[in-house]
Amino acid sequence: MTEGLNPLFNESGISDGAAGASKRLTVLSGPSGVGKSTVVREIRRRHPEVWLSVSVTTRRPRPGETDGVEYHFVDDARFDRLVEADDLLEWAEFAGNRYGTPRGPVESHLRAGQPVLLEIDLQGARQVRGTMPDALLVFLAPPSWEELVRRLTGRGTEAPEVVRRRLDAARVELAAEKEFDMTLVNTSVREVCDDLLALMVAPSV
Ligand SMILES: Nc1ncnc2c1ncn2[C@@H]1O[C@H](COP(=O)(O)OP(=O)(O)OP(=O)(O)O)[C@@H](O)[C@H]1O
Ligand SMILES: Nc1nc2c(ncn2[C@@H]2O[C@H](COP(=O)(O)O)[C@@H](O)[C@H]2O)c(=O)[nH]1
Repeated sequence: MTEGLNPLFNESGISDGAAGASKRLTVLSGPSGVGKSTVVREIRRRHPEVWLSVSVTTRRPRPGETDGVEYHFVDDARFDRLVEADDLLEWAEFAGNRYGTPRGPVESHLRAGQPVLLEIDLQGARQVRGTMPDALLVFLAPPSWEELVRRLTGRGTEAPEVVRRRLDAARVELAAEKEFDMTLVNTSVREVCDDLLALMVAPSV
């Protein structure tokens, strides 16, 4: 839980008072398996007006993932072209695959005044901090290291070697928590969503 939140929205969604502040760009980062996608899914279910960027990745789709929904799945050559054309707001290599945020859609949704959410890794969050200093950077932390391992292995989507790489990256990410504007501990998805929505529409943190 986070202290000092300023919940500005009512039961129907983001409130009148949030109109200006909702133009904010929010970045959600945290170690693999902490629950970022779960939280983002719940945010979108409760507040469809929050626009979630769909990243490009060179990772293979997991069973159940659809091109254009969870990610735009691309090959290395296509990713290279996006980088060369400066079409990515940020990008990074994570556990053997590349991931990036298409620039155009983020900029147009921000211009349209919609709250914009990016779910990206630490390296990407650092790049956004550099290029868009007004963005709100939120770190999602696990209740404990043991629970993080349980969630990542329990998800059952990665081979043991990939889990090991992701846990190596998790150690680095957890050590960088202080670089973020705010930490939310993902004990309860509902409570994290309440807090994150409040942060996304608060005039300042
Ligand atoms: N608060 C929670 N309590 C218990 N389990 C949770 C909680 N939040 C998420 N989980 C579970 O943890 C697992 C990992 O969640 P999720 O896939 O959302 O993580 P992630 O941070 O998006 O991971 P990655 O960065 O690898 O994509 C899932 O099985 C999910 O159901
Ligand atoms: N820097 C970026 N990181 C991203 C982006 N999209 C997702 N991610 C992060 O990658 C890891 C692994 O994701 P997974 O779907 O393979 O489990 C995770 O931390 C994501 O948040 C992006 O566009 N840029």
